[in-house]
Amino acid sequence: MSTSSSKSTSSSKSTSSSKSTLRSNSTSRSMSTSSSKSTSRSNSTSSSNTTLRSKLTSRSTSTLRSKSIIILLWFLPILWCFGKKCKKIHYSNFKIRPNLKYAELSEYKKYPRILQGETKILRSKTLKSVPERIRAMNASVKLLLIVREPVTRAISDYTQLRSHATSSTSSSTSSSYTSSSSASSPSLSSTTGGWTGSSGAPPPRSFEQLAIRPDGSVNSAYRPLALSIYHTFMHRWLEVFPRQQLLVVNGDRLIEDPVSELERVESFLGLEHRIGRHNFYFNRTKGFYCLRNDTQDKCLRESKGRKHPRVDPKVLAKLRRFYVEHNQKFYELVGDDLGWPEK
Ligand SMILES: Nc1ncnc2c1ncn2[C@@H]1O[C@H](COP(=O)(O)OS(=O)(=O)O)[C@@H](OP(=O)(O)O)[C@H]1O
Repeated sequence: MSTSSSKSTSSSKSTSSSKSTLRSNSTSRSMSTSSSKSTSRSNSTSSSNTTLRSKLTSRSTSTLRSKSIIILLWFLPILWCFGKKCKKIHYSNFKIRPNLKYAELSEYKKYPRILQGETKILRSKTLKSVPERIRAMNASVKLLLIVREPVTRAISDYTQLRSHATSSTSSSTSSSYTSSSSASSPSLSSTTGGWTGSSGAPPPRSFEQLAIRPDGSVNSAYRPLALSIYHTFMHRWLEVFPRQQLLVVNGDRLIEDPVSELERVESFLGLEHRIGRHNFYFNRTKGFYCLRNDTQDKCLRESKGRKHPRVDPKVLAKLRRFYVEHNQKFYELVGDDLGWPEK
């Protein structure tokens, strides 16, 4: 969950010199993308959903975390602030990033005040009562919820957990960007599709083993699966904030067509439409869109867009059936049918 309080004053202050970036308020325009994209990225999902990628996680029933907020955290501020004196305070992961005016936060109670006319983008980690705290800070705050097809989110979560468990590589943590030429997946063996854990360690359990119990039932207690039951978290936010203060960002479309989703975000935040297709190019090596400006190209770092393990199609189908009812509840809560697959 990302929060932002924005007023048109903030956008008018930073008017883009390029009028060509101004866009209509398209909400779901689809941009044709290279067919090589899905094949180069993931083989874990059905062909129609190979790029469903947004995650939404939580560490307690009262909190909610959007795993893909990093995309907005990076794309939006960077595109908005390229070469400009853009007032931007960027909070993420409790780390100090002086070059981007990050601030260190030890607790969410230290969330900065968001004043009228200011735009700040916050990354919501998971602590209790986050919705209430944010409301206490600023009741008119605007919220961005980035969601992804739940099964793919769970596989992504699994992939990340495995990667953390098996990889001792820390180089990617030093920078949130990687050069577009070094976009590889360090966590999976390209030949076997299996994990390359530390030597001597037992092979980690597969997603299938963790997701499905020996009796064949879905292990809904498995955390990556539990965290994909979005309605259980969503209702907490909607008890605290009116629906119109929340934008559901389609994380799948954010991958396929970042510009259209970012345009929606700009509209929702009351920002002038400044982000355009010229800001992006499709990087075939990485299998994702990357940023482009006059002087350089930037992809998100290696840990963003990892190759997912192959998952048994029967397990995928079983999980998708499991989420049908939960997805329906989520659609009803947010008043939007995201059309996630049912098998
Ligand atoms: N342009 C672009 N480049 C790379 N990655 C992209 C992009 N757009 C969206 N994504 C998806 O973002 C997912 C990783 O972001 P997360 O928020 O899950 O990362 S994290 O929670 O901070 O670790 C990541 O999930 P995985 O594919 O499972 O790695 C990506 O699918």
